Amino acid sequence: MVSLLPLRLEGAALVRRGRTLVGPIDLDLPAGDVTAVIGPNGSGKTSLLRMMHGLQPARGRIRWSVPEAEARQRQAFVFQRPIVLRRSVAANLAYPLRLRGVPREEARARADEQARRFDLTTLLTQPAPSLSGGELQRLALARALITEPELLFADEPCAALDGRATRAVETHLARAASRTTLVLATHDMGQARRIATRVIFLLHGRVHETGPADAFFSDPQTEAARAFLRGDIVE
Ligand SMILES: Nc1ncnc2c1ncn2[C@@H]1O[C@H](COP(=O)(O)OP(=O)(O)OP(=O)(O)O)[C@@H](O)[C@H]1O
Repeated sequence: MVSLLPLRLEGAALVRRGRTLVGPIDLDLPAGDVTAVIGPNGSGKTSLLRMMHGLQPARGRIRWSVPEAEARQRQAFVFQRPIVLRRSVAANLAYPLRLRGVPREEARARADEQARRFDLTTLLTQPAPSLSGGELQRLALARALITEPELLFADEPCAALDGRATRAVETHLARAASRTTLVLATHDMGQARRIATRVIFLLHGRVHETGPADAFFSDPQTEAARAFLRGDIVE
């Protein structure tokens, strides 16, 4: 099967009423990385992820290595606030498989297996809306990964979680990264340092600096990146 990646953005931009809010952005996203998209509030992290995933119409070009409709089927998105069906955890896990025509029994068996991987087994029969924030995000991640997407976008998946729940989600993200290219928007620099292999630093809707995570964190090349990592306000 031809890989979905690299994804290529050429002049991708979010424009509203004649104003460019984000972009233009040119970048290549190769397979295999955990890319942390970082930057101050309003710098365009969420918009960039949404443009890449096709949730946000964009100017410019967003090119996949396979036809766009196929590309959509082979990627997934996890939101800061998980959106779940008002049904059981098991039904939520099985849902993406059922949508793809997987027979009920097989979908149920795969949902059970995925629940084991994500420590959700004891919750399988519970209504998903009754879960805690950390459990919900684990469910959202498990559901997003059950179709084995080649690319996963995660937009601030731990922003509303405490330290313990954050670490649990991070562990699952890091595990998933061995099979799935990951693009993670985060304001948590500890998290970016722990799991990213590559960084995209956004400022005012543009890519200000990008490169391997080790190099970025140990020796950022721009004054704005240095200030941002110090925790200073970057304008
Ligand atoms: N659909 C939209 N309509 C109008 N403005 C928008 C829209 N989406 C994003 N913006 C604007 O684009 C800019 C980038 O927003 P975005 O949410 O992508 O930034 P962010 O880096 O994710 O911010 P935060 O860290 O606060 O979540 C902001 O100025 C925001 O107000």
